Amino acid sequence: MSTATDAVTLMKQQVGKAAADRVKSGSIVGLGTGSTTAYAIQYIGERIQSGELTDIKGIPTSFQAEVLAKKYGVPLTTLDEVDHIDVAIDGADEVDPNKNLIKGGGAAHTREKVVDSLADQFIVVVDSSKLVDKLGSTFLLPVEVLPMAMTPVMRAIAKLGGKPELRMGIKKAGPVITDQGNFVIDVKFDKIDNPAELEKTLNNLPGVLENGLFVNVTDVVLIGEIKDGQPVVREM
Ligand SMILES: O=C[C@H](O)[C@H](O)[C@H](O)COP(=O)(O)O
Repeated sequence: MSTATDAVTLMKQQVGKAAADRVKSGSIVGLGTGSTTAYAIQYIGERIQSGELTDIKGIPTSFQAEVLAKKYGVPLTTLDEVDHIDVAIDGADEVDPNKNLIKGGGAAHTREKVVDSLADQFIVVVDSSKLVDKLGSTFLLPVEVLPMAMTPVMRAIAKLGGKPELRMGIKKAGPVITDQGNFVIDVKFDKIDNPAELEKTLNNLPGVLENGLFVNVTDVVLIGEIKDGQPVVREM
């Protein structure tokens, strides 16, 4: 293994594959967003193409997931067509010891929360760098907001003790636009003591669509690590 980047890629691949291996034929599968889940979607597709996995229906959590599912041959459906989701696989930006999460590094947390919360089993796939003692330690909390409500929402967040900043595009002038056509405000909180309460408080601000706190939603966390130079996966 030559660089730290290679190690992270290996961990993501391993953990994505481990999650894909848990999908059973006949399942309706929530397809998450991000660089780690991308490997899970790829491996689900490979299992379908090899004939090992049959009768799979995927529900994408973003435009990115939809594109990847099509690329790797995972059939898609919508929430209008199904009455349940068997399993959802998704990444996270932070995971605390209670399996609560911060998500939304890719601005997809609003649709992710809909799909992941509906799943009978929600499997989170991360590399070990995502584990924290307390949410908010390393990552800003994403909040999706209607563009016309940006300023009052930022003021209200500041009153709650957060430091809000509008997420700007990379290789795109101006703010990031979500799949729903909204903005994302990233908020620095000095450690989040009560994620359940903060999740509700933020979502109660008029103009907020959804924030990236996922509380009591996760069933299983699969963690990719490097042990003795080799990628391994452990379960939390
Ligand atoms: O909006 C994006 C999602 O919540 C991702 O699942 C999260 O940011 C983790 O992405 P990655 O696996 O690329 O670190």
